[in-house]
Amino acid sequence: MTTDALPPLAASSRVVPPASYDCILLAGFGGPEGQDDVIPYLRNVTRGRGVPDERLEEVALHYRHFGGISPINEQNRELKVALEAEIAARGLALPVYWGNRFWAPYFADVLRELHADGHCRVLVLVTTAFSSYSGCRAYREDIAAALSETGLEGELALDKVRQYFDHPGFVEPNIDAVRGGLRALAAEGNGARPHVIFSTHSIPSTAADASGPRESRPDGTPVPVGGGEEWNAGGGWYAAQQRAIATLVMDAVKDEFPDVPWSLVYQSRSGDPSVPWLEPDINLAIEALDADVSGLVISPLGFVSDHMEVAWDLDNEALETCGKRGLAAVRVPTVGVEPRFVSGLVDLVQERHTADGSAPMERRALTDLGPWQDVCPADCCVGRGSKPTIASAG
Ligand SMILES: CC1=C(CCC(=O)O)c2cc3nc(cc4[nH]c(cc5[nH]c(cc1n2)c(C)c5CCC(=O)O)c(CCC(=O)O)c4C)C(CCC(=O)O)=C3C
Ligand SMILES: [Fe+2]
Repeated sequence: MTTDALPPLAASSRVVPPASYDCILLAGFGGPEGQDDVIPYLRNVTRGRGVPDERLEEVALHYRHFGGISPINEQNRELKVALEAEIAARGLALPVYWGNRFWAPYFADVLRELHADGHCRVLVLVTTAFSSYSGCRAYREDIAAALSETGLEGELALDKVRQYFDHPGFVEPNIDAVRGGLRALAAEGNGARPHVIFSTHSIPSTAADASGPRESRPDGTPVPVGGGEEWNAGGGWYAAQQRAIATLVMDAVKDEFPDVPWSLVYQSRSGDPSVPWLEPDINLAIEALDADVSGLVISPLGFVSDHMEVAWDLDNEALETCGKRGLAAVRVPTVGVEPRFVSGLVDLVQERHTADGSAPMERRALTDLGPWQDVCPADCCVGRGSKPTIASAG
């Protein structure tokens, strides 16, 4: 990692001036809604990615256990309704459409629908707080592909709300969730020596290293190479952002729970086992905890709803790992439709949208990594070969 090769971009090149939008596209991951959907869904998710068949069979069982239904679509429908209510309460005229990467309603169908309804300036809101290929660029590529598939390139203009990992609307509910988990351990008599685990999706180490802009922070100041511990501890911006939020959360609960040790761990790894992915795996991390840990709080920090990766990989697998060693554990909720999260998302919309030329809302950020960029550099999060995207600079 070197910053010498590329000049820093000016701050303004990553911040899009406020504009008037005419609708919101809530962009989700998508999930199956019945047993017959499971395999076609998994083929969609893993297309061209070399995820072994055995892994697909294994993941299919997670869905089969719940009738082939992932909770994620229902959660996104609820989020859409909550956003509509908050938008209406603020007197904004912005209908919310919902589309997914990997299951119906697909982006292409939703773009056709919102265009048929007479909309042309779309602000995209992605259901991921952090930066990575899977959490940012993949959405931007898939929406660009849908735009080209529908032939609506000249008809629709699409911008995207920045990643919001350090927005108070995401951070505050996570603080209260961890505080609640620590209180629950104490109430059960397991609070003598608690530990907090923040869990996020493992991604290939190369993808983590490539996450976010290569050459500078979003505000144009250089990446802290050789001095910035949040970058140098590994995992690129992806892990740096999550460590920063975990640190904030633990600082915030210090008044009531001082000196509680914590770790950032990774879950749900897939792909070729010989390729390095971010570690430690949550289950190995639980096994490696000191014997005198009295109770564990598990925060699914990397996710915004209690979807299958939470319901299975945490509530089933990780809690079972805890059970095997007799460790009391509390898995705390994701932000979901928590009112501060919903309101924060609409604040993020209002950083960008001003219907009547009034001043946009302040760009709030609780860490010095943010506020994150509105547009990404062209090579941001590029893995194997770059596809066209929406919301990139230049
Ligand atoms: C960073 C990240 C997020 C967080 C950001 C975000 O939320 O977008 C995320 C979310 C999710 N991942 C999900 C499901 C899956 N992810 C898979 C596979 C993969 N995820 C990856 C990364 C991420 N994934 C990666 C690098 C792969 C390897 C293959 C590839 O590069 O494509 C597979 C394939 C099978 C397997 O697990 O091996 C499935 C089924 C669901 C839906 C859950 C439900 O149905 O409720 C959600 C929200
Ligand atoms: Fe990105």
